[in-house]
Amino acid sequence: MDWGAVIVAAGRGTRMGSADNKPYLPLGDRPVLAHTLEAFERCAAVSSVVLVVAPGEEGRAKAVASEFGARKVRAIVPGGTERQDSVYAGLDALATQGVLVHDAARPLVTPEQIEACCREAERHGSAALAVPVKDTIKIEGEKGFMTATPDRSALWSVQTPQAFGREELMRAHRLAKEEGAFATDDTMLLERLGRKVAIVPGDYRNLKITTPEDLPVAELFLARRRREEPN
Ligand SMILES: Nc1ccn([C@@H]2O[C@H](COP(=O)(O)OP(=O)(O)OP(=O)(O)O)[C@@H](O)[C@H]2O)c(=O)n1
Ligand SMILES: C[C@](O)(CO)[C@H](O)COP(=O)(O)O
Repeated sequence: MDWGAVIVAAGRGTRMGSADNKPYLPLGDRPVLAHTLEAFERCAAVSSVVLVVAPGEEGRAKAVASEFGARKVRAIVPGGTERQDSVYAGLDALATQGVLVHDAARPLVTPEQIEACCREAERHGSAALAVPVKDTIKIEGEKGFMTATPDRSALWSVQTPQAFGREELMRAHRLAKEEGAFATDDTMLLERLGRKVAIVPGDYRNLKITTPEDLPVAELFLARRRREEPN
């Protein structure tokens, strides 16, 4: 199957609270976005990338892609208000049979993890990286009170990339739009269609840079990786 990727970078970074938008914050020697693009560049399974950016940031994103040799970037398109809108805008600009959706804010993803998602989606229809939940999770069944505890052995924290057949994901997005359904990730949209998404065991280091304390942690993981794999 031919694989393309939609990398969404059109968020506002509200929880980060930084002056600059997350994809352009420095991580090691380059912007967050450059690391994310490099992982897809180095993954042989992926032929093309569509980058979805905040309206007005197209030129900036193009400069990062060009400076760091992201040759697979075929289009840079403006995103929407919600992540879901941004993903849909990216899907529309992609022509491959298979599509990977990835957060630009997960710069530590590896080419091997991307490849594993493609292979599992080829076997099962769709697949996503996920890690077992480490904490005991509580349900706030009543305002201010914990009332239930889901069985942790069945809980996974989903990450990106998430891999799908493009037509099926488009259909799930269109249906969600028609029905006014909101999803924080794309597997939720497939679940609405009654589809099962294969779990690809991931790595806690594939963190999403969300709040300020995530950046120094990512710096540490990156520095270790550079020491262990100098090239
Ligand atoms: N309208 C949106 C919202 C999010 N994203 C992207 O989706 C990924 C995951 O979102 P998140 O980490 O929540 O980023 P932000 O929306 O930027 O952060 P916040 O929710 O704190 O504002 C990020 O790469 C972000 O750029 C997007 O492309 N379009
Ligand atoms: C898709 C995602 O990264 C899965 O963990 C996440 O749901 C998106 O992040 P958000 O912070 O909910 O927008």
